[in-house]
Amino acid sequence: MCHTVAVTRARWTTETVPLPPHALAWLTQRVGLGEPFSEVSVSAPPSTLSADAFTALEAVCAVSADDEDRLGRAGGLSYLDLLRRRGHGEPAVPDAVVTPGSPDEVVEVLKVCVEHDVAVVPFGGGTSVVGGVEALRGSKAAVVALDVSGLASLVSVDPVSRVAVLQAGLTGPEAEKLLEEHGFTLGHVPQSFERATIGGFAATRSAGQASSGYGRFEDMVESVRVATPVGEWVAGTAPASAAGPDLKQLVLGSEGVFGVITEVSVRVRPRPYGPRYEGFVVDGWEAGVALVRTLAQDGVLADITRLSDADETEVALEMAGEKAALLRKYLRFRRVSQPCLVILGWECRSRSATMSSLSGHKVVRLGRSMGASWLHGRFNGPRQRDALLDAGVCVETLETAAHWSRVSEVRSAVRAALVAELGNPVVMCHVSHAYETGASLYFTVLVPRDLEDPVGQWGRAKAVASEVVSSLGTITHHHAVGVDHAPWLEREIGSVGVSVLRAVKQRVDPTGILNPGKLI
Ligand SMILES: Cc1cc2nc3c(=O)[nH]c(=O)nc-3n(C[C@H](O)[C@H](O)[C@H](O)COP(=O)(O)OP(=O)(O)OC[C@H]3O[C@@H](n4cnc5c(N)ncnc54)[C@H](O)[C@@H]3O)c2cc1C
Repeated sequence: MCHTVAVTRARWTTETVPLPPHALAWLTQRVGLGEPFSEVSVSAPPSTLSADAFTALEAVCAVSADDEDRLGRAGGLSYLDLLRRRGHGEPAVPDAVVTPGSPDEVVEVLKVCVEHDVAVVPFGGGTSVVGGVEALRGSKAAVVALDVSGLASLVSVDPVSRVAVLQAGLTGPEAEKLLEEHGFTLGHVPQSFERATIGGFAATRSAGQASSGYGRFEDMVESVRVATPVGEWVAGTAPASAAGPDLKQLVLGSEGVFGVITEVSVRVRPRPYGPRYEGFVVDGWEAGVALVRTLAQDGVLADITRLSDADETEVALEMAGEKAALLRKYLRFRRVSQPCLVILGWECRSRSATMSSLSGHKVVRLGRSMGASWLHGRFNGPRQRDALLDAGVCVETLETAAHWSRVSEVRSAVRAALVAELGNPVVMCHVSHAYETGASLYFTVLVPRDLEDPVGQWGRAKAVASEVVSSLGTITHHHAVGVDHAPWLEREIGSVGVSVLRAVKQRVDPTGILNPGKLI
């Protein structure tokens, strides 16, 4: 049977983790608090799935039209999703939840859905922050969420080639636990690791925190097995190939509009022996960008390479409480006027190579305790988001990537657009992933929630920021397109690009049942 993802999915965890008093005091003074949400109960509209379709699906696998199961798959985890679950805006609720238990059952479910003209939303961990799992029905009378949690096995491991085949519904921790038994790791740890799935990583071209060492998720994929309405499709056979364009890259990032990924064959690596994480401080954003660029262009990035701007560093220090006072004093003594925190972590790459390249830059070493503290809190963001929402704060993130020559321009332009739209928000930024030619920028925004129109408040802010990033960089470095970035896709890939994607969709999903309203 279906298992519910969480009772309402309005929170990341059911345990309330309140903000410490010093953090709350800082927040009140700098951001201002809004009003906590009043308790609302969100209900599911009646299911419109026909009895015939339900019976046909039931003949294939577990299917549920229970309200709780349906509400559990009504959207992802963007700020707007969370607002909907707190009574602001209408959540799109699927008419049923199907949970196939094998790749063959997924193929059968799609056949039934074609026959009964029912829309299908592939649902992994439901951590999309761009509307990717909104249960939109398009022109169809009914929509089902296809929950892949029943596909949760390690299919095979080839220790000689270091290749493992993982089913799509495995969450990050589940996949790592299974691989650990064979001495391997995938090394893919995004901040949503605890809930997101292998299929979701592939469908969104996810990037983990250690992407500089292990690569982005698409770099790890050897092949994908996909169920489409016209049959099964396996793309990718060898470590490298010149057999025409790489079709697996069409599936990676396809966000469930071409098919349901059921299995992913991935490159794995031996588990790291003695990983090491350290903190550093540089004086000012530009110095930090120059440092990370040097590491990237010298080919000596640490596996985890992360540079916070002065605002993000300031907030991190405020959140650290009393310990921060000592650190500030030390940094003043070292004549650092605009501290920007750098976290470097080595799991599979050489530390000495990074360190020798660092020697040409002015950096203050904070040592392993700062690295340990980052490691300890690496998944805290979503929990703190619960606490911030409870305090009446609008908190959301956005991300992009740009060439090195434009990285600082993008940061300034996004900040300016958000400040112009939101008044006096806190806008924090960090480089989260670095490449030879450029880097990604990840922004976190805090502002008191507009009590009258919280949906419009963030909708407008997101639109102005998207205008900026679409003119200077990519509309998304790793969050994917979903519903939220779709209006800007053509600007990025051009009308020919959009028509190529539409043509592929027409070929593999001729009646358009798969994930309506997403990507294209
Ligand atoms: C707190 C938080 C932190 C995050 N941090 C990161 C981060 O560090 N790096 C990062 O890359 N992303 C991050 N994300 C975004 C999100 O976690 C990723 O997009 C993730 O890859 C989605 O995986 P999922 O299993 O939750 O997919 P879902 O949210 O369930 O689905 C995402 C999209 O993929 C489709 N899909 C899902 N499974 C399949 C399948 N088997 N076959 C076909 N299509 C499918 C869905 O229809 C949807 O369009 C974060 C999100 C949150 C909420």
